[in-house]
Amino acid sequence: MFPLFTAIFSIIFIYFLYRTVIFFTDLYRRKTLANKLPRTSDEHPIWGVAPIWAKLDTAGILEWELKNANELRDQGHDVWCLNFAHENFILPLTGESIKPILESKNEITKGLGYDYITEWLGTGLLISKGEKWQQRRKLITPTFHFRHLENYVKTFNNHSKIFVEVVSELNGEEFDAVPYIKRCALDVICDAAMGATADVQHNPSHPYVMAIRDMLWINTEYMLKWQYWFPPYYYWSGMAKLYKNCLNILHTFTKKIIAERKAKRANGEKTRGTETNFLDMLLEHYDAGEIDDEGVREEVDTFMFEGHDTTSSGVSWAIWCIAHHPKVQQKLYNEILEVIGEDQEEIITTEHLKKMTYLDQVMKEVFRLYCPVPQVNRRLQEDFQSGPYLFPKGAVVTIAPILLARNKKVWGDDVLSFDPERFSEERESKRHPFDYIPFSAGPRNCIGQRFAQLEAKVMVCWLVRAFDFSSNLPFESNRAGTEAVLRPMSGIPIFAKRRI
Ligand code: HEM
Repeated sequence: MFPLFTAIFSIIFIYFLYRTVIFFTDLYRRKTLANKLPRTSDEHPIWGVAPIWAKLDTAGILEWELKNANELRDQGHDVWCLNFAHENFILPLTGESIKPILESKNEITKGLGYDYITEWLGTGLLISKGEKWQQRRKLITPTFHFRHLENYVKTFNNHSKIFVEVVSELNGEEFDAVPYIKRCALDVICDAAMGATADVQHNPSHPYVMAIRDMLWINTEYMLKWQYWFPPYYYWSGMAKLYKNCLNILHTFTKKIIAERKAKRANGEKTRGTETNFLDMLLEHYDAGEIDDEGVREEVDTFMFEGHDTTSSGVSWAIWCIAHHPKVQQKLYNEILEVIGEDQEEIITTEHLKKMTYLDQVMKEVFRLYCPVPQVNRRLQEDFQSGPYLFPKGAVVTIAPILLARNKKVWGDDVLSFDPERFSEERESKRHPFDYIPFSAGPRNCIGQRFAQLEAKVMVCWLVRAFDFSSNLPFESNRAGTEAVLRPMSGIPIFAKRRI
């Protein structure tokens, strides 16, 4: 008995020793190679930037990053490596230096920050890797085909109309537009992704909305506050319980809708034409045996998550910019009158939007200055040669659209001012295409890009057509926090005065 126990113990011990040696050898190699890349001088030798970040809020971290990125570029660097405890983050700082990683077909594995949402979203399109990702991307891409987008535009109109009605009831009083915009975007994505309406604009305390709100809050708290990474604190604080509760509500809701939809389809009731939604298209693949039950559930949850918080951030910042730039607001309103006409209830179509070149410039400039997804990342599976630099295997490459969009060398000294003229045809053609990547680029770019652009434009059109926006808070005083999406730290406090 005793020798057997000793043998088992020895094997376990040798295995852990072996893993530890591998871990530290890899860490040493990665750190040595990473330290050859340009760095800033204020890092702690062991903890890197962790002590600096610990003192900042999410807006402070972004401001710190932007300042350092501009300084490094002034010193002639186009890549920056920063250490955070045992992790190495590599940030390409220019369109040219970010191109290789974005175009890579092999380095598409997501890095930090996704583990926590995996239990909710499963390994759907956002998180999956390798063959699974390729298969899903191929399967889902056609669901964003132009002819389906036409149908989605009707959905955008329906919910934007309700949005206008809800905001009209505030009678021009000051309000924070963020929760209103979120609720509208949530109704849109519920409808588009599942063909179900939660009608949260009229029902703000719907359990699904509350659960999504709490889930996003928990996610940000977990990422920013290290104490939650220690299981005893996580459980003791009540966070684990709240998380499980949210997860249960979210999964129960989507599973119920999927089951109802399947039952209807089994009875021969299939939606076609104008009513097509994402779930129905997925269920066609389910019927063909190309995706299973769990696959359908994880993709619906992925689209619910990716499809509303991002657009809400974009539209929120759009209203912020418009409220502070009366000339832009007037020019936009004139374009709406010219292209769509004076009828406040006229449905906005893709044909209208194609003609609205100024709206296009305005939204592009909003997504530049306030990239709704400020940064995403990849964990390198192999050493990666990027121009003259060697990025070591195991490092995290941070793709930060916001750092590129606020590069003074590209956008000028007035990089922080809001100027839609930057996107006039003539000025746009002079820039590197990767200097402006709010939807990322390359094989793992945003699959919902056109959906999001159309949705944001339809919402903004309905709003500007109905209201004259203004704000008492100065434009620059609203700091942007870099969380899963770019958050206005002061909300969007505005007045919406009915035009008619
Ligand atoms: C203004 C709104 C949006 C912005 C700025 C945005 C931005 C992005 C970015 C930067 C990525 C790349 C993530 C990465 O590389 O890790 C991404 C991925 C993704 N986005 Fe969006 N997004 C928006 C709206 C949407 C919408 C409305 C949907 C769905 C209807 C959507 C679905 C997705 C999905 C599923 C992915 C993962 C794609 C993949 O990995 O293959 N996004 N988005």
